[in-house]
Amino acid sequence: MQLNTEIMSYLKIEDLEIAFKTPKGRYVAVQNINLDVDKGEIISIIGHSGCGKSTILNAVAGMVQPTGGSVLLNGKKVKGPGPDRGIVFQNYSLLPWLCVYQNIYQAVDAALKTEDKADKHARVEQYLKMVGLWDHREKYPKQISGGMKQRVAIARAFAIDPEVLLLDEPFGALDALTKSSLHIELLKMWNLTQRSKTIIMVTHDIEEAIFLSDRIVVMNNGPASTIREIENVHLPRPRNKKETVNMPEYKVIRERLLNLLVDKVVIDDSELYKEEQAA
Ligand SMILES: Nc1ncnc2c1ncn2[C@@H]1O[C@H](COP(=O)(O)OP(=O)(O)OP(=O)(O)O)[C@@H](O)[C@H]1O
Repeated sequence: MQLNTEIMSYLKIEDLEIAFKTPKGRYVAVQNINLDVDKGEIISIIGHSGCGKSTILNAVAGMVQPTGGSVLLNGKKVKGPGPDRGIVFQNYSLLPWLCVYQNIYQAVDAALKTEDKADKHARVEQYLKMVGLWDHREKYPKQISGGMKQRVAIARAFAIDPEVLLLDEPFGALDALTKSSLHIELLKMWNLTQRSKTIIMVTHDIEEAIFLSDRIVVMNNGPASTIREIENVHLPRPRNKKETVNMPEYKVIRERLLNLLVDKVVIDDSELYKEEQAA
């Protein structure tokens, strides 16, 4: 008897192609995307605007159907959205007519199979306290800041207990300090679940990608974008921002990503000075 020695990936993106019908014809956004993700891994997808980062995330979410290849979760083909995958967008997506508490409770109530209301309330309380918003639970989205809204959105995503969390530029609209504290809160929640939640995050922020991730997927520019490179981040966990950013490996990865992503024109204005001096 021949044994099947191939170990099944937890999340497998295989030969993924996504093309859109446009008035100008078929537009291939991404193609030839292959990625195996382990349970509990944190993966960032990084690349220039329009390279297809959100398209890949949406395919994992089941909101966009592949035109080629497939996405498999636990060996099953992803055919549409499901409670096993939670999504957080940049624009918070809170329901404006519900207070902070209700925004989370409603999602928990809809997602969890149990009828145990006390358990659901306990879950909401636990996550609200974890993101420091328990005292603000009766406020409505318009009464809280952008950072607080995003805290609610992330707490809500964890509270519904999905296996995979898909984050589409979740911190993109926040200032650097708020961003940093949310990074820590995200890692706290991930730790609380014994690092069992798989997180895939789209970001433009190189530092954020290194600090949070186990691996960083760097995309080529579109159309028909492919994966350019995958960087492994072997920085020790738990991570402390001050210590991590001073580690030699952090600096090496940062340099590598900068070389891959940042055009010399964008970071070097020396030519301009030469032109000025010559004039
Ligand atoms: N529904 C759609 N119909 C047609 N084209 C689309 C559609 N969705 C995305 N695209 C195109 O596919 C390409 C990839 O888009 P996507 O939003 O995935 O890029 P991105 O890397 O996430 O960009 P950004 O960093 O700017 O958010 C873009 O050229 C975009 O215009």
